[in-house]
Amino acid sequence: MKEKIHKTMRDNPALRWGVLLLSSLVMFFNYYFYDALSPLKDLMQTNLGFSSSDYGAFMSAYSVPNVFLAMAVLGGIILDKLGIRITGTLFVFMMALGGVITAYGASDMYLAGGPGYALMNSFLTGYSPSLKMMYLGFFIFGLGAETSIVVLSKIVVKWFKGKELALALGLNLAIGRLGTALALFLSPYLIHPEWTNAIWFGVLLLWLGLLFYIIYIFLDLKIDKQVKEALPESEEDQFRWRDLLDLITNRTFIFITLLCVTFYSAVFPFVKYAPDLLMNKFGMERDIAGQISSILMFGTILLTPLFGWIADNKGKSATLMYLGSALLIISHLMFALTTITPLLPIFLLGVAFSLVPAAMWPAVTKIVGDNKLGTAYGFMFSVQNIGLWALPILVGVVLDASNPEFRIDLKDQQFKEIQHSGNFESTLNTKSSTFNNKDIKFKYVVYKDSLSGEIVYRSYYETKTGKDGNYSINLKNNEMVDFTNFDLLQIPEDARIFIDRVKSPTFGDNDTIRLLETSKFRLDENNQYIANLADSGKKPDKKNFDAIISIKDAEGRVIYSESQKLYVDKTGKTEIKFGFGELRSVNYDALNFKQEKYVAEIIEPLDYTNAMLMFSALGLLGILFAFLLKRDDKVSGYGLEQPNIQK
Ligand SMILES: C[C@H](NC(=O)[C@@H](N)CCCCN)C(=O)O
Repeated sequence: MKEKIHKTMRDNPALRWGVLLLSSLVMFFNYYFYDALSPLKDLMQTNLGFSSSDYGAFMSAYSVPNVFLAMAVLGGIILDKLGIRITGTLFVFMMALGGVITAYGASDMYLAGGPGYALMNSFLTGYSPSLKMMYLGFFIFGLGAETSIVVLSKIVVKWFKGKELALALGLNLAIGRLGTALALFLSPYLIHPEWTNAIWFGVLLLWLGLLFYIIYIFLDLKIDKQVKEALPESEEDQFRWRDLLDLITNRTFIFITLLCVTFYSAVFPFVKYAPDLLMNKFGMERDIAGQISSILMFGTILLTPLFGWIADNKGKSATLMYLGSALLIISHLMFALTTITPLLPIFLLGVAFSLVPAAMWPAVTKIVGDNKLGTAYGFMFSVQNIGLWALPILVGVVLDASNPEFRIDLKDQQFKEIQHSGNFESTLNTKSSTFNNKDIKFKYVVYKDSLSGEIVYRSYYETKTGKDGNYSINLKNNEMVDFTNFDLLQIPEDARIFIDRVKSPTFGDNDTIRLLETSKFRLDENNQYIANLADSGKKPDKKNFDAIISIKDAEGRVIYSESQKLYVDKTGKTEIKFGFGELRSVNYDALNFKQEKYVAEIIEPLDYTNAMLMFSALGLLGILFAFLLKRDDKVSGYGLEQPNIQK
């Protein structure tokens, strides 16, 4: 008898790939927010008073629900009971809510005593209210995020089973990884004018993710109706406790799970510290450090499918995992013990981070079979989260222990003296010789007072250290100032304002067109000034334009300069609000620290040697488990060295 063929929405390629796009974008936003804060570690240290241990604890909050509530397993069970629509909405909403709470914990409104501040200030007083609020936020984000990955994968399986499933799952993960890459790349550019904008941008993406998920629900409702008519409900993917018992008594599965936890713990937590490591060890600017860190993720997007193809067609999965673990150690040791260009270890890490996942996740199907796959992945995610929870904390603690005095407090008389002379001399805090006889970057941060932690001025210096780590800084010769309170400036009566139109993002002098030069300007109480560009006879051709605004003294010396987007109205008027653009330069001599309560810090670079040695040790454990897995495969006969695709 000929079977009746039921066509469903799954058979429509446009709809199927459209669903993949929706679910992958939610995955992308999830991965984006997970790493959006990684390039901002030092800003959390100076703006919120975080230590490295605080930062590590905050980052590990993501994994707390997944370790202690086993959310990846529990989420799978909830998913089986409540279905994709309710579970997905609930957990994607948690991600978005967690994002808001995290960003709120760093906001000025919260720091000024906004809702929840008093409560967070009333317990565990050794930790700052910001840390506690942000911890709560990242905890709720993590609660939603890991289960969302399970739900999103289930959606892909639902629409692609029997079709292009492996490709779809691979693309889903690749787009997720693109989220991490873009977060590392973009966050450094989003810190102007307010550094927390970089966090709020991630929050915006999470809410967009919720919107996309809600759009998907309509498609899910429709497909469920069609599939119910076409096929009886399948029980095979459901969670069963018996399966879990089978898994944890399977030696090969235990080895692959241990490899998963050690390997991923040496990668994801490393990414959380990578931009900060590059800024400290190699003196890179934040944007370059973000770009180099992102190469790791961009690389995996290209290489994972390649290694996946090798595992599928040529086999050798166990060997690939072994090789990946070896590369991981080499890369981390390079970071720990050499000053070789970071591009090389980052590249090697990218290869390692492509080799192991490409070989590992498909290998699990051989060990546990298709019907236990959901439970197996859920279990592995939960165990993996133990590492993602512990490592950021451990690295933070090791960093603090290896850099006890890297922030040098300057108070009262000492601040006044240094402010007056402009000179600071000291010897590096670190006992290792990593930074001796090298060009090193330092930060100088002035706070309004010792209590509020409000920054009024921050500048960066590069200077050569001596053979014993001694150094001297001339505060007037800064490399860059990235923050100043505009009110600190003493602007002479005869100062003039200049507006130059910027054509090139590199701000080259030759690329600017002078638009306005006036000595008759008066700032209102909000540092706002209205210029009439039409008067100059050089009205810009566009309404919105990038400009450099400078204030110069009568001799033409720049007192203050920033770049910002200006808008010119029909009559040629433009409003300039100082202090809201990207700071370009501030003349040190024009600074006037009027009140008495200022405190300042000279911040030395952090020595990452011990932290990186710890990551290398983890890699060593990884290689041990990869070896045991490879050896065990010969006995258990799962065929991990055989091609995944049987010809
Ligand atoms: C597939 C794997 N993802 C995971 O292991 C997740 N449990 C952790 C994701 C953390 C970022 N949201 C991977 O990305 O290789």
